[in-house]
Amino acid sequence: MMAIRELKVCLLGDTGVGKSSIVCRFVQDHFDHNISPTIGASFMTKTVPCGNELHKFLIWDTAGQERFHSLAPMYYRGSAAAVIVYDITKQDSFHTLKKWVKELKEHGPENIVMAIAGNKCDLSDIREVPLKDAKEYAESIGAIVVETSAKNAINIEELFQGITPCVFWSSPLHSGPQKAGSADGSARRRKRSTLSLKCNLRFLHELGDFLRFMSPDPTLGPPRKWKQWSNQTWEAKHANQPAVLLIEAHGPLYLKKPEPPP
Ligand SMILES: Nc1nc2c(ncn2[C@@H]2O[C@H](COP(=O)(O)OP(=O)(O)OP(=O)(O)O)[C@@H](O)[C@H]2O)c(=O)[nH]1
Repeated sequence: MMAIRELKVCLLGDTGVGKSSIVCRFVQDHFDHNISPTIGASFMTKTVPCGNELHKFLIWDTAGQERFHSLAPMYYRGSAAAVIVYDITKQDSFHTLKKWVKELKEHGPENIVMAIAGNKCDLSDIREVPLKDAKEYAESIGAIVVETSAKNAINIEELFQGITPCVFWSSPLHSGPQKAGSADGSARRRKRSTLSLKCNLRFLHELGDFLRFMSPDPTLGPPRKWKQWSNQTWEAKHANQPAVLLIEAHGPLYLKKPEPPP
């Protein structure tokens, strides 16, 4: 039986930017031109195989209309990741996105992972937001950014896959050699549940930035050196810390927490 990990993610953004359409494309591979505005919020799940595990996304799609704004904290508070969406053809929606980022930073979970989606990239001939602006902004807040089209199914899978390397999974993987009840096993299991991450090779180059989120020590910067051990395994060492990352393609990624000073 494959082990399942769960990830709670919420979608935020102005009304009409395409949040529900993105979720609908991801979960049902469907696009509806006449989709209705969300009332309150809606919930969907999708489970995707990844290596020898299953990743279950628990997705809260919030309503973008101003009258529902006060409900949003109920959804982002329990989330490990937030996908904040703007419409590349509407500059206003990019301003709204920045307000969401500010709100998340002030009131959201401390380590929430943020991903920015510039939706409706099928309409790039009438774009108002240059990709460069979005990239610069994303970099300034340490978020992933990708342009998507729910309509033409562009970068939707990639958007969700992009979140997974930098999230601490809310449900640890309970498989493998450790036996429940054994002192050694439970200690190791605890370690895994707080420190193990998934790695998707496509985003490997961005991992340096993600380390700032993941690291138990905020002074840790991106790793100084990457060393490739095999086609599938990399090691990253920090300049001044004993933190070591081991990354396996489509396999688990572990961040060894530096030992506390004696
Ligand atoms: N051209 C194009 N239209 C899209 C795309 N995604 C969504 N739309 C359209 O944009 C409109 C709004 O989409 P929704 O998914 O309801 O937007 P939303 O952000 O969930 O809106 P609220 O529920 O009010 O917050 C609909 O008419 C969609 O068909 C896209 O990628 N390309």
